[in-house]
Amino acid sequence: MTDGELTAEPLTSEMEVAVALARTLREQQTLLQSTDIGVAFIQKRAVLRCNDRFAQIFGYDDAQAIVGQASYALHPSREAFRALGRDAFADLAQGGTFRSVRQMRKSDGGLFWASLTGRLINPAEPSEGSIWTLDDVDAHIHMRSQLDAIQLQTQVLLDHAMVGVAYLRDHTVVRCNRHVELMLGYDAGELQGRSSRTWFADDEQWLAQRARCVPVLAAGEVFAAEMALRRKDGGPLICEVRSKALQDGSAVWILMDITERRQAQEALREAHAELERVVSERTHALVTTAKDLDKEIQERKYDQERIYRLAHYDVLTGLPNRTLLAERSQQAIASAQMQHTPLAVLFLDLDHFKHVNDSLGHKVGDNLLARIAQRLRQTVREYDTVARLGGDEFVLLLPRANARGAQRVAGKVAQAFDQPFHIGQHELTLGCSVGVALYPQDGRDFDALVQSADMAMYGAKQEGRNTYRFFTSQMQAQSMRALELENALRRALERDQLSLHYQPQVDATTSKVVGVEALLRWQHPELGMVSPAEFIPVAESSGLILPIGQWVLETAAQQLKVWRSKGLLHITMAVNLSARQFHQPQLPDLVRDVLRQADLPPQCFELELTESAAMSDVPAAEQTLAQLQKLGVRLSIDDFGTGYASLTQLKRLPSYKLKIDQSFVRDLDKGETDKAMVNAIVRMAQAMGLRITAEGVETRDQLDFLQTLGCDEAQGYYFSRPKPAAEIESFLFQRTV
Ligand SMILES: Nc1nc2c(ncn2[C@@H]2O[C@@H]3COP(=O)(O)O[C@H]4[C@@H](O)[C@H](n5cnc6c(=O)[nH]c(N)nc65)O[C@@H]4COP(=O)(O)O[C@H]3[C@H]2O)c(=O)[nH]1
Repeated sequence: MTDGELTAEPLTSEMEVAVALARTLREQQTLLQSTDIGVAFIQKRAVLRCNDRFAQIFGYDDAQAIVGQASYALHPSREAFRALGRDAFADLAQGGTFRSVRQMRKSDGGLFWASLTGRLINPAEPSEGSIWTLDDVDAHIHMRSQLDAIQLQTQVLLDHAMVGVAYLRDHTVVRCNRHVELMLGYDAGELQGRSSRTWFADDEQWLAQRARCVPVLAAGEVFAAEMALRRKDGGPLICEVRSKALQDGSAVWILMDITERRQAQEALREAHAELERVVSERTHALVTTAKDLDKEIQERKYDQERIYRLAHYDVLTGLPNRTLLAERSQQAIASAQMQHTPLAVLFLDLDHFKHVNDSLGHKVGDNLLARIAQRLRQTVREYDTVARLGGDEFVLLLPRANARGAQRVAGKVAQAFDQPFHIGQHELTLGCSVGVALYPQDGRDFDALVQSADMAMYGAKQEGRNTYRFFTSQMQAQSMRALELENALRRALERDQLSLHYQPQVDATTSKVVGVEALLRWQHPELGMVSPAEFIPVAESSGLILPIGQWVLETAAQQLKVWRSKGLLHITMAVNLSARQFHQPQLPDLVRDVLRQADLPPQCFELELTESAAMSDVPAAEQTLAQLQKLGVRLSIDDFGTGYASLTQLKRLPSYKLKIDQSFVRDLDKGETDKAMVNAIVRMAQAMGLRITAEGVETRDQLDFLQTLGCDEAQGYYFSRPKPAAEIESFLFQRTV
């Protein structure tokens, strides 16, 4: 502003100049006071003039209180003041406006965030001073940093969310969380850049889903559907899917695996809605006013609570899940340690729960789990935790409980299962096996305690179920031994430590050899000869049974080929199948290939499956056995009498032979009960048109009795122990028809 602009006419006298000056100052003062932001004239590093607002921002009553103050006093430090000068110099010297947000100091010494704008009055003459406008943006900045922190927390929660979140552009995955990869069976980062086509079984399904969702997304709406997808390994996956187009042209997809939890759809749908909102909110433009920020913060806090619930509680039962259990256990352990109080962990597994699911369906199974959760909760005290680990496994965390307390709770749990559960029209009675571990002797941290309680539960199962067991060092030793065996077994195949022995199976009347059973042997350099009864369960639980089982099939088939080439054309080869092998969808293909490679007629090959493996999932067993039967391979049910096969179930399985378990044969001499049992099994098999073999025949008397019953075949030490191929060969040649 220049003097010429202040008055319309030139000033002629000193008086007139003074009047004009006073008027200009008044106008200027009015202007300054009428604005809501702070304005100050700074000259020679001191406040020359300012409005009241400027003074109030710094905590003074009015402008008079601050005029004359050195301007560095308004800054947090002299260094901060010098830094501002350095930063502003370039802009100001060129006649420009300098803008910045930085901290300033109030009269009481407190710091606050201010938005500053500065300009020189005369860039050619900096000594004439500068004008600064200033606004207090402290609340705004704090809310913004709060929002940033919450967004960061939301990101972390999202990464650990129990739903899959993926961003797609042009049907290609741009980004996704780990959950999506785990759900679809991919390694970390493997999905990035892949087309969504890979999630579907074929082009047709993919194109059909695209045709459904593209118009919805194009209209800016949320697309929600249930989709049948395909995992990388080809397995089916049913997902609840929600998607929404984003402003940048991509679309966010939220996927939740509902394959197993279809019945909990209501709760899951709610969860989708919450998470979808959280995700879409991440893409919103940042709201800029303090009021909106405040609202946004409240909403995010609410979302966080919902996500927290999802991440820490089991949807089906409402009980804490493993994550929350781990957190509570850590707290309980810390307080037990500090206060020298005891602590007990009970691991609970339902007995034969699978039967409920298999026979009555998942809906009944899930209702039952929810009811069991309720009863367990009523069994314990307020500050105890009842958590569901998944499946039919529950954990009870009992702070301050010693062995007596744990025993009492285990008793109460057993009582809780005494009464039947009424689900719809079904009345269900089932038991549970409980393992107890105590802090600190059985484990000093959460994982160790749960592991010990789990081992103890396993002990309870082995001792006939529906009971409880305390963890013992012997269990620890057993599990160490299992671990040792598993490690050694991993290398057994490649180090040629496995071999097959063969035991003859003879016609019970003529004692002629009709077949052999292949029995696996493991000779380890340090562990010595390990019994299959010990290492087969380890191979089962570790999955090693699959390559080992394949090796057994191939080796036995090749051996039979050799014997056939030497003239032993009428013997069959029986091979044991473990439950895990049997539930492999590829089993029929594998058997077909093995037969083809050894050039064997299928009817000379017999697969033995234990009764319990066959009965563990009858509908699946029915299918696999039907496929194997179609190949022409014979199937026998091994260890018959030890499982729980019902006649109806047995009738459904296309088997050829039953093998009476050796425990019945062993006790034949001892009493009438086992004789009656064997008699009943033989009659039943005859009525069903099945052949029958008695295992474990060791004496002439046993054989005589079996002959009188009309048993078809026998096997046991009475005829021969299992021996290597070279040693058994002469026996086979002597005794074959
Ligand atoms: N006391 C007595 N025992 C007799 C007599 N005759 C045979 N045995 C033993 O009884 C077991 C019969 O096999 P299994 O019931 O299929 O029971 C087998 C089978 O379930 C499993 N197994 C063995 N080889 C394999 C295999 O290649 N694959 C799978 N999945 N399991 C196998 O290990 C179990 C134990 O095998 P082994 O120790 O070889 O024990 C064999 C055999 O040596 C007898 O007269 N008296």
